[in-house]
Amino acid sequence: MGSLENPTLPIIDFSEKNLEPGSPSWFTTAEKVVHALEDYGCFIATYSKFSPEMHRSIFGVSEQLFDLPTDVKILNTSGTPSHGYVGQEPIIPLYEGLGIENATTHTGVETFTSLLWPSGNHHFGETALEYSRLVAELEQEVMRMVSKNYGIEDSYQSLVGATSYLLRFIKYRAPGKDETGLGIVPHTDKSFMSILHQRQVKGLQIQTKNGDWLLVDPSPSYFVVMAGDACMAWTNGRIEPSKHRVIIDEGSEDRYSLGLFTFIKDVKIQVPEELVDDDNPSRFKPFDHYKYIHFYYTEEGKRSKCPIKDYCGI
Ligand SMILES: O=C(O)CCC(=O)C(=O)O
Ligand SMILES: [Fe+2]
Repeated sequence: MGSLENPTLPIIDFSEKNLEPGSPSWFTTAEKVVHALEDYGCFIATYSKFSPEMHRSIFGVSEQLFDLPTDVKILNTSGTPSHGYVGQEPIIPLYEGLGIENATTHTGVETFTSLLWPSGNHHFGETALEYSRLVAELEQEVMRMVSKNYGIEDSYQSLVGATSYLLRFIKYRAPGKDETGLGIVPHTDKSFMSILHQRQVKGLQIQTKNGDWLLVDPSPSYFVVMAGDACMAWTNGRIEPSKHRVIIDEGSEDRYSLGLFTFIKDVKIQVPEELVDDDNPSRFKPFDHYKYIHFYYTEEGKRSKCPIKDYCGI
């Protein structure tokens, strides 16, 4: 248990030729996606629509964002726990993050940008919106593949319009001499789906079902597509989210990463009837995703070994 190995997460090619709807390679890709999610709870997507220029510009604006004074960054608040500014937390002192809610909409990005840069920052807004929309396309393709493969397209249709996107900018400062390199404690995401992207400094580790931790090499074309707790409930437990953590090596540079997280707003998530039969009874009650997030941040939720089961498990 616990040994580090070379990364062996499945790598799945999301180039144009595999994304032609209904083509044989689309179906093959869909099968790989479902296998990877069932076996690992996540996989690496290589996404050809994402250019090296986009990689440079999004991390360029990320640096600009973190360089703002702390009293400006803390203006980024949210009614949902951990969706706004998080920093200087005693258990994860290296970690700092800010979140743009409704990041695929002009309004969402504009609200965030004008709060942090009252005199405007057009380049930031444009870059954040372009990034969010491009990565959201990847997420939607993945979900179409999962729902087609499971025969639960109708259920997915009822969720897709209710999906909201949170873009989180994350920075881990390099650990000092007497500090541990723990960037973020082991956890599963509370999201429906998460897509992570990292700059050159490694640190993201994913736990496999047999307890090994795999290091995900950073690459400008790599996106880690990861199921969250809500996806586990929706798929009646077929897809389990993977536990992951961030550990920064001593002597590293500061590490920058990005997460695009989906959450389902205003409609309840429920197990599709196609995934329920006598051998597979429904394991989760219909639940409100945002109420689940609030539950997770209660004392009971924080103590729980599997909060989604404690919240809405049958
Ligand atoms: O920084 C990373 O690569 C991972 C971040 C993460 O796991 C999270 O924000 O939930
Ligand atoms: Fe995470």
